[in-house]
Amino acid sequence: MTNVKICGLKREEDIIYVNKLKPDYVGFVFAKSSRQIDKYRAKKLIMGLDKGIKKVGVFSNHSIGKVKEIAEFCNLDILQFHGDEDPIYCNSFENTVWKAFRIKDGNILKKLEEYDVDGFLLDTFARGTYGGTGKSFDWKIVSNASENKFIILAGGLTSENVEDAIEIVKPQVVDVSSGVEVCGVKDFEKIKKFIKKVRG
Ligand SMILES: O=C(O)c1ccccc1N[C@@H]1O[C@H](COP(=O)(O)O)[C@@H](O)[C@H]1O
Repeated sequence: MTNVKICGLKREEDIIYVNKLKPDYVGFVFAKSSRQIDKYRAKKLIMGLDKGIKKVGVFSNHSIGKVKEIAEFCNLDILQFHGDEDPIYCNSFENTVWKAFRIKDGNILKKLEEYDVDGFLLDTFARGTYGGTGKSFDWKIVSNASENKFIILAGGLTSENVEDAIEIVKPQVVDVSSGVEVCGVKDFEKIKKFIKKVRG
């Protein structure tokens, strides 16, 4: 079964939505983004979150100390590194680590072999930004990746394309942010439809 992560929660309403719809993971963005929140806001939101939903912190080129401070303060389960973090950086934490790789072409697949992390998040390459672009990539490039790796597929997923994405990549997790928003905020019906398409 493919698990679901809903990323970029910012508002109290978002917590109400996910508590009702029960994705497997939710993400809080500490990276620079329109979805960025600080550790105080994240902790407040997390206090209202259903205990069965795992909390992912999204970081991008933060110092190791800053990540550890936020992870402990917010009691994060998983650290998602979306910047240029190297293998040594990624192995500096006790938490589960997902490293994001931004796919432009097949060359990036060699890079995955340099990392010993719990999850490999495959997202779309877009110049000048680290993530949350709402753009998808050619999934065929990574169609074999989940044979020997825990794959989180991201980048432009929607309720319209997620079934095709799952069929081609067979990821362990699908991760969505832009595709379940209307006018920049999370939308209950879009999240519901997305989860329904993934879980059947
Ligand atoms: O969501 C963001 O704003 C963000 C900013 C910086 C780094 C990562 C970010 N989110 C991650 O981006 C991907 C793809 O999101 P989308 O569905 O294409 O909008 C996903 O892994 C988010 O966790």
